[in-house]
This record gives sequence, structure tokens and C-alpha cells, in this order.
Amino acid sequence: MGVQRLTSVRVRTVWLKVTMPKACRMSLMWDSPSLQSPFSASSDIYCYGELLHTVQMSFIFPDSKTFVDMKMKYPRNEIWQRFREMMNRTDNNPSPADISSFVDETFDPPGSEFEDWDPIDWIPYPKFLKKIRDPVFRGWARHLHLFWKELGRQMKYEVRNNTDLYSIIYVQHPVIVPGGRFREFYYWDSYWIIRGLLLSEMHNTVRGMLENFLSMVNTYGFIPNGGRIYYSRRSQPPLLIPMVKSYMDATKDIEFLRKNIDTIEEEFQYWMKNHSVVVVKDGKGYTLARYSAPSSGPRPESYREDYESAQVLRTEAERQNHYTQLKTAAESGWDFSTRWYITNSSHKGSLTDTMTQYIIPVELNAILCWNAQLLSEFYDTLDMANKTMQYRRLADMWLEAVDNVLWHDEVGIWLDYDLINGVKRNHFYPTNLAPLWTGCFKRRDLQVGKIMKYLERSQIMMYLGGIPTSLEHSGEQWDYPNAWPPLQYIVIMALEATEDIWAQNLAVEFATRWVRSNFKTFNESRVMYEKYDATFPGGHGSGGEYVNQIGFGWTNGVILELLEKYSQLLTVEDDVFTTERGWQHRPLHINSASSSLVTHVISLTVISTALLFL
Ligand SMILES: OC[C@H]1O[C@H](O[C@H]2O[C@H](CO)[C@@H](O)[C@H](O)[C@H]2O)[C@H](O)[C@@H](O)[C@@H]1O
Repeated sequence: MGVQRLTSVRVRTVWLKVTMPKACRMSLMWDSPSLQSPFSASSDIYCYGELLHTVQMSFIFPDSKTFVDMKMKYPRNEIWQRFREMMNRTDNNPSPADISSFVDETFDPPGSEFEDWDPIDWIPYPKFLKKIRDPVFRGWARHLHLFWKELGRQMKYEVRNNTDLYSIIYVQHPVIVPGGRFREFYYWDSYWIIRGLLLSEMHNTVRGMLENFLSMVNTYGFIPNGGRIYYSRRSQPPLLIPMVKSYMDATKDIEFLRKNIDTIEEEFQYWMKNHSVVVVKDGKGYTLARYSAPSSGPRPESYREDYESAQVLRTEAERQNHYTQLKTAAESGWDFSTRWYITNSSHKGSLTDTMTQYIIPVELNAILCWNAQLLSEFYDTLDMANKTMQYRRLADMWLEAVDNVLWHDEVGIWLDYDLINGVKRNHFYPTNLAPLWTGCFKRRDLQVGKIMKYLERSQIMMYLGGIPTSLEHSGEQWDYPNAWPPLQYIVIMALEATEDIWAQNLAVEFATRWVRSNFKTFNESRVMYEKYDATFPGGHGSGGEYVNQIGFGWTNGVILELLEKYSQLLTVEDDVFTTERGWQHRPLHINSASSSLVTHVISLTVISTALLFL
């Protein structure tokens, strides 16, 4: 992480304790060693520098990620020598054709690091398939189960001995990747992938993926955003501990836990040390966390996009801050979104208003509270009483902070918090429900009626293709009208966790819409998308800086889990059985807060089903 500096910054009601890597204090210099990735000596090819700038700004590839995923044909020094020759030959003004020839001569295409891999633990008919009542959905689930083989990647042995020729971070075990342009592992995607793999009984593959993550924590102290050296200065939502919990629930592999508990704890501590801030409310300080990825320069994999976006800013300091805010948004998994814009009230906002570091996000804190609870549970399993108590106290403390700072009684939901202005951010995001999903709430105080009313006021039941990411249409991919698999999952599991029958009925309704919408697209095109369109069933997502990807790891994982969880309820079409399910199937005890929403749900379900089959 380089040299660390501890600063305290007073921002309105908030004290920020920020640990900054040295890199963030440096201005961008071509040969800055402070930008060196801890993962490889080839950072000056893949992460920063004149060569990267020249190639990425030439726009020879429609997708900026293409270049940084290519393999070097020669050692780094020789690549630089050839680059210098090209620059001299062209008087430091190469044409796109010159740059294109240079890249062709010196780099192999993306994907050169992998070889075919047939997972040894793949079996034709895992048990969960039999549970799925609808035969069409069962066939679809079997297809998705088969598709793990397509998304599996194993690195060639030669990568291990020549890591400097690649941007890929070498890992020992094969991984399941999201798909499309995402050819490497992604941290938070892996949570939903792993849960799907566990249903597919691919325990060996899951253990390998976990061991890869653990080896990264052992060597570098944290898990990067994804498996490339250009992702090595930021992480993603910390779901390692919940992944381990999912694996433990499926396998009861206590030896795995015993062997790795120190490393698991280390990853949690990384988040505590590098992402926590103290928020003062009513004279009391609460420790909470925010995303934070300070380092210089544009994201290498979206270099041109970031560089151009920063040009409207006047000073180099402002540009560097903008890059940090963009990288921090990428660390959140929400790249990009109006969720991270902080503006004055007269201005709706644009990408340069991204201020991710200055927002306390609900789901990050809900996840960290969950991590502490799970760590306590893990230590209890291992009979380590002191640590069990230590993490139980920390989980309680975090819960207290989430409850006092992020829960708003008058709104009836948890909300992100703006550190600059010291105010709540009263906008609808699916992540507002995350504390329910992770169990970071006080059951005795739970006000389900208020939460249901909040959902009703947000009018998210209007959207027949899924729950929208936000209610703002910005053209960014983590905004309206896109609907993302992990966000559907969070809301569905959140509603289930209330133990309230009406909320659970709503969960079934959301699951039905989502599964049917994904299936409609699949049935028409045989593909699974990275994201969908909330406004109509079967619509696929758009916006952002790259085209919608297919594959797709977390989409498939979420669908498999929903098909398994609601195996007796979900059907391709409404039929006699379907009308017996859900709200009519479960005992009715209407409370006034939720009854009108459920009436709304029932009538919209009839409309949505009709539309789906038009
Ligand atoms: O290249 C642009 C960005 O792509 C990634 O983000 C998106 O895909 C990831 C993989 O599915 C997903 O985890 C993330 O939530 C998506 O927004 C990458 O993670 C970003 O760092 C990158 O800048």
C-alpha cells in the first residue's frame, strides 16, 4: 500500500480519519514509482505512463479495456525500446495506424493467458434441479448449470513464471468469471457466482476461488476489484466473509475455516483501517465506513473516458481528485451513478460531481456489520471465546451506528449520508434495504409497515422488468432504468428477512417478475445479460461506458438461487397452481401499512403477466 499518512479532516459534523497511500499525494508523472502495482513490475505498461497514454488516447480500440488485457510479446524493456523507436520515427506524433502497428507487433490479443478447463467437480444433475417444479424452468436451470463450464478460466502454467508479461494477476486455482469483456475474476460478482456454484455442488471450484482470494490477502493485504494489476489500487464490496459462510453452510468444512481464519480476519481489518470514518451525531461519534480508492491518474481500463471527463476541470488537483472519485465509485461496484453526485441544489449533476468518498453508503455498512457478526460466529465455531466476544461487540457497535445515523424514522428506511453537507440523501436505491438482507437491524424495533409504505411511495412496483437501480435517468449504467441482478437479490432477501407475510409476498412477486423477465430474454435470444431494463419484461440494460455484456456470472447465480428458493412457487406462466401460491397460499394477517401495497401488487401482477406473453 506504499507509505501511509493519517489525516483528520473536519467536514461539517464529521471527522474523517483518512489513511492515504503516498500515490494519492503525487501528481501524475510518467515514471512515477508510486503508481507501481504491488502485483507486477509492468505497471508502467498497464497502469500509467506515456505508452499507456499514447495507446489509450489513440482510440484504436472501441473498448479501452482491450489494450490493457493484452499480453506483452517481449520483455518490458524491449517493448519500451520499440515504443521509443516508433515515437522517434514519427516525431513524437504517431498516427493511429502507427500505434496500431506498434501494438500488433508487440502485444498478443486479450485472452492469451487462459487454456481450456473442464471442472472436475461438475456433475450432470445436481440435486437442486429435481426440486424445481416447473419443467421449463428446470430445463433452463440445467442450461445455466452447464454454462459454468463456459465461464470457467484456468491460467496457463507459463503465466506463473512470466507474470510480468501479463496484466492478469496470477492465481493458482481456476475461476468462474462474469463473461464478455470481464475475462478475470471480480470480487463482489463472486459472491453470487459462488452461491450458484454451491447449488451446482461444485465445492472444489468454490474452495479454489476462496483460496485464490485468501492468497491475495496473504500477499497484498486485501482483495482487488478484479484479477488485473490495473485493479490493484481498489477493492470492491467486502463479501469474502459471506462467501466463506456460504461455503461453510454447504460443506461444514471446519478445517478450511481453522486454517484460514487469520487471513479472513486480516481482510476485515483492511476495511476497518482504510475505510472507516467517524460521524458525529447529536454530540456522539459513530464509526462507519465509506468506499475510498485514492490514487493518481485515470483508470487504466477506461483511460480515455476518465481523461476526457477530467478536461472540464481547471486544476491538476481537481483532475486528480476526480480520478479518485471515479475509482472510488468503481470500488463500490456502482460505476457510475447519480447516487454518488453531490451538487448544489440548482444543478442536477454530471459525472464530474461524483464524490463517492464523501458518502456513507448503506450497503457497505450493512455488509461490514454482517462481516463482524459472521467473524464472531466463526470464532465461536472454533471455540475462541475472546475473539467471539470482540467481534460480537464490534457487530453491536456497527449496528448501533447504522441504526442511529442511517435509519430515518420519518422516511421509514435507511439512507446514505452526505459527509460534506452533513445530511441524509433521501433517494430511492435498492441498497436502502440492505440492513435487512445482512441482518444489521434490531428485530424488536423493526418497523416493517414503515418500510412497506416507503416502497409504496417510491412506486417501484410500477416497473415490470425489475427493480430500478435509482429513479434518476442519467445515462450512467447504475441508474434508472437499469435493473441489476445483485440489487434484485438484496431487495428480495431483505423482504424475506422481515418475517412479515406481506413483505415476503412482495419478495415472491419481485422474484417472479425478475425470473420471468430474464427467462423471456433467454427464450428469445439464448443469452443472459449483465443487466436488464426495469421498465418492461425482457428488456436488457444499456448506458455507461461499454455495451451490455453477456454470460453472465452473477445473473446466472441469482437466477439459480431464486429458482431453488422458490422452486415450488415460480412458474413460467400463471396457472391454477400459481394462483394458489404467494399471498393466497400463506396465512393472511393484513396490517394497515402493507395491505394497500399488496393490493397494488396483485393487480400489477395480472398486468405484468399479460404483457410478458404478448
Ligand atoms: O471497465 C469499466 C468498469 O468495469 C467493471 O465494472 C462493472 O463490471 C463488474 C464485473 O461484472 C462489476 O463488478 C461492476 O459492478 C460493474 O460496474 C469494473 O469492476 C470497474 O472497476 C471498471 O472500471
